[in-house]
Amino acid sequence: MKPDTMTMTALDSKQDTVCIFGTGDFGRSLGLRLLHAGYNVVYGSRNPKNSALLPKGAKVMPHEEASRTARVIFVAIHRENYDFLASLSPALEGKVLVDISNNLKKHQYTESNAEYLSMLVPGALVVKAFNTISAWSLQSGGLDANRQVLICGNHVDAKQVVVDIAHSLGLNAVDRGSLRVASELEDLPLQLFPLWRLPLRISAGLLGAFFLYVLIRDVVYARVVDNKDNSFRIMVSLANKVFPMVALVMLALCYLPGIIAAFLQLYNGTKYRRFPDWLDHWMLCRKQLGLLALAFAFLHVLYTLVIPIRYFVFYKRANIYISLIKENKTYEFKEMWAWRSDAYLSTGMLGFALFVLLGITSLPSVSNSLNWREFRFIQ
Ligand SMILES: NC(=O)C1=CN([C@@H]2O[C@H](COP(=O)(O)OP(=O)(O)OC[C@H]3O[C@@H](n4cnc5c(N)ncnc54)[C@H](OP(=O)(O)O)[C@@H]3O)[C@@H](O)[C@H]2O)C=CC1
Ligand SMILES: [Cu+2]
Repeated sequence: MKPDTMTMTALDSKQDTVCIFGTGDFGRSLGLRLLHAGYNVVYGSRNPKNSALLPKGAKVMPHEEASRTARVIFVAIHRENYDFLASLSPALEGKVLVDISNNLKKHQYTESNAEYLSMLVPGALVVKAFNTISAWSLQSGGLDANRQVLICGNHVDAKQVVVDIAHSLGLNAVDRGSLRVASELEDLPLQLFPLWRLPLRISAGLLGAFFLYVLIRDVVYARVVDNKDNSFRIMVSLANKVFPMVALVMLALCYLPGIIAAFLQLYNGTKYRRFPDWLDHWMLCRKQLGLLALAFAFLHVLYTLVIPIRYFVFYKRANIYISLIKENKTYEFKEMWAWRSDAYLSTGMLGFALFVLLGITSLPSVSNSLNWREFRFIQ
C-alpha cells in the first residue's frame, strides 16, 4: 500500500506521542509547548546523553529509536543537515514528517526544503508547517499574528494530524494547499514588513528632498549672499522645519488614495470593480503612511519643545537684556517675541497631548500591523 493512500486517524490528542528530531532552540520550545498540551515528547538526537537543557518530562534517544515511538516527527534541524535522514528511510516509512525549516535567502535552493525532504525520504508523508512561528513566540504563548500556522502538503490525512496538533497548542491552522506551495511558505519569513517598505521609502525620499531645499535656502544662501554662518541651525531648527513638512505630506498621502478611490467608484458607477494595481497597493499601506506621519509629527513636537531651551535662544535673549541695560533703556515690549516663545510652548504641549491621545487609541492596530513575530524567526 502506498503511503499516501494510507488512512490515518487524527491523533487522539492527549495520550499521543510526538517525536522531535533536533534539540536546538526550536525543538526545545516546541517540545515544551507540546508537553504543556499533554503530549508525550520524544527527542531524536545525535547526542542523547547531552540533554540537560531539554524540557522536563521529555525523553531523548537516537533518531532511529525515537522515530519508532511516534507517528508524527517534527524535523527541527537545518536543511543543510538533512542528509542523514535518507539513511533512516526504512524507519520513517509512512510517518508524518513535519518540515519547519527556513532559509537565509530567497531562492537559495532550486526546490523547497520540504520537497527536498520528501525526495530524501520518499516513503514519508511530508507536511510543511510551523516555519512562520518563532521559537520565541512558541515559548511565550504567541499573540495575534503569531498564532497562525500555515500548513501545506500532499496528504490530506497527514495534514489533518498536524492541524490537530496546532489546534491543541492553541494555534490557528491555515491549509495553504499542496507541497508545491512550500517554497512560498519558506519565503514568507524573509519578507520583513512588506507593507512598510513603500511608506518608508517615500518618507526617506521626502525627508531628503525637503532637507536639501531648506539647507540651500537657510544655510547656503545666507552664506553666499550675506556671508553669515547659519550651519549651527542644521541639527535642530532645520530638522524641525523638515519634520512637519514630511508629516503633512505623508498625512495627505494617507488620505488621498481613499478620495481617488471614491472618485473612481463614482466614475465606474459601481463599487464592485477592482481598483488598478497601483491604487490597490497604495490603499493597502495607508495605515503605515498614517503612522509614519504621526511619528514625524511627534518628532516635530519634541523638537519644538527643545528649541526654547537651546543655548542659542538663551544667548539671544541675554544679549537683548544686556544691550537694554547698557543703553539704560526699559524693555520695549515686542509683542512678536512674547508671542513666539509662548506659541512654541503651547503648540508643543497641545501637540504632545494630541500625540499621546492618538497613540493610545491606535496602539492595538500598531501592534497588529507590526507583526512582531517577524523579528526573530529567520533562521
Ligand atoms: N529558531 C526559530 O525561531 C525557528 C527555527 N526554524 C527552523 O527550525 C530548524 C531548527 O532551528 P533551530 O532549532 O533554531 O536550530 P539550532 O541550531 O538551535 O538546532 C538545530 C539542531 O539540529 C541538530 N543538528 C545540527 N546539526 C546536525 C547534523 N549534522 N545532523 C543531525 N542533526 C543536527 C542539533 O540537534 P542534536 O544535537 O540534538 O542532534 C541541533 O540542536 C531550522 O530548520 C530552522 O530554519 C523555523 C522557524 C523558527
Ligand atoms: Cu508646527
